[in-house]
Amino acid sequence: MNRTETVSLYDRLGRFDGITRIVHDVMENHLANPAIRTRFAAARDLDHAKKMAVEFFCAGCGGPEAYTGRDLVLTHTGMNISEQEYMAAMDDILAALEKNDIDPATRGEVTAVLYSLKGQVIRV
Ligand code: HEM
Repeated sequence: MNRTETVSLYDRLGRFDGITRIVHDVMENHLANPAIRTRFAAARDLDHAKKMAVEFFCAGCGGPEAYTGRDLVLTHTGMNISEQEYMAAMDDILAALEKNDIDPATRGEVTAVLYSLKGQVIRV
């Protein structure tokens, strides 16, 4: 039986608790990443942004949580995020997934989902 085909993405990421740990690590990586750290250091309320990112992730991969945050385009409008910054953020997310022992196939699925959202965050 192929585990990646039968267990939901939400389960493979460790449900709410696992996703919360991953998002926490992603934010730590962002704040240490010279390519994008000023973006997050300047954010109005990082704890709120993290909470919203957890909800977004959970809801987006099949969990029961509802996303109560702002629309993605609206959130990133006016930031003028570049392709390079987008790639830097993706690297941080992949590193956090590896740190949390998420298997390569699942890491690939998350990457594909995030890539599909690229147009909603870059240069909006
Ligand atoms: C597909 C990629 C991305 C997704 C899914 C995403 C998702 C989100 C979500 C859900 C929030 C919280 C919205 C809310 O507070 O209601 C957020 C906030 C934020 N994002 Fe993104 N994001 C992405 C890429 C990026 C990139 C590449 C950057 C910059 C390098 C970035 C910078 C920010 C900042 C600075 C905030 C906090 C805004 C504030 O509250 O002041 N995001 N993002």
